[in-house]
Amino acid sequence: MSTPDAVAAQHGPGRAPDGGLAARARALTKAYGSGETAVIALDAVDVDIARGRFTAVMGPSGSGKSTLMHCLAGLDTVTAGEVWLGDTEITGLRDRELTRLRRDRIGFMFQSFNLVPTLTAAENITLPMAIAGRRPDGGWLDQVIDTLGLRDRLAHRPAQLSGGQQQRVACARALLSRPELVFADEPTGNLDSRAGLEVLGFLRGAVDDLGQTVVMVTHDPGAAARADLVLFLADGRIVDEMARPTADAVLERMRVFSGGNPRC
Ligand SMILES: Nc1ncnc2c1ncn2[C@@H]1O[C@H](COP(=O)(O)OP(=O)(O)OP(=O)(O)O)[C@@H](O)[C@H]1O
Repeated sequence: MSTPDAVAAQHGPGRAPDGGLAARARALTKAYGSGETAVIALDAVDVDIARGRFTAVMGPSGSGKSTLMHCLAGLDTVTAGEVWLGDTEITGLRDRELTRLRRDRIGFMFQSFNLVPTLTAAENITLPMAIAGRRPDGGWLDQVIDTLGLRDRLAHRPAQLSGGQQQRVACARALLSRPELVFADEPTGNLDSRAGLEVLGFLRGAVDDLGQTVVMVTHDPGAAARADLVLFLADGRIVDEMARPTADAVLERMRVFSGGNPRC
């Protein structure tokens, strides 16, 4: 029988053994600046994001996690290589096509929630679909709101909500259009541990119960341990992966890649 590590060894870190991919990148390279001052943030990265799975991306500060997420999500241009969302190659799409693709096919969660302060929770949740001119499925809207425990907070503005509640609103907003992929950049970074656990539980539930695909960038081994697979980045390359992670095992692996200090 093949262990997950043995499977990983066969296909290389970041590369899934079979199909069913929500996104993939090949030889993805991103350089900031040019000439002698150029910074290679991503160095010919190959990565597969399996559909219906929860993937965490970890790595020392400056290893390229956010750049990888931004390039996979079409938020940033690439210097070389290919990025695919499902069957669509997004590298080479024009700005307007990319904007539409992000709006229609991707959900986003950020560390700082990125809610519109003048809108209510309900309006924030439905805003992306309203901009897209699409009506949310009423039953689904209700299910998302109830699952995230937001029913009695819908008329509140962000400033009237706790951090955990604001992130739950952001999570509902990301899930409402049933996107092919949800990208979460440090979604628990601004939350206390209880609220963070709650948000991670909702993301986990979105994958297990709703078949959602989630990619999460995190510094927190405990958060990464809720994922199905952890990808480890160092110096702009995927250097390892871990299936069925535990917080201790992730922390230990991070120590190896961070010269003893997993936070930096
Ligand atoms: N706009 C930019 N201009 C120049 N260099 C950049 C820019 N954005 C990122 N970089 C550089 O690219 C590299 C990767 O940055 P990135 O933000 O992806 O790392 P990260 O792993 O997400 O870091 P952190 O954990 O600190 O958020 C770093 O060396 C960073 O300084």
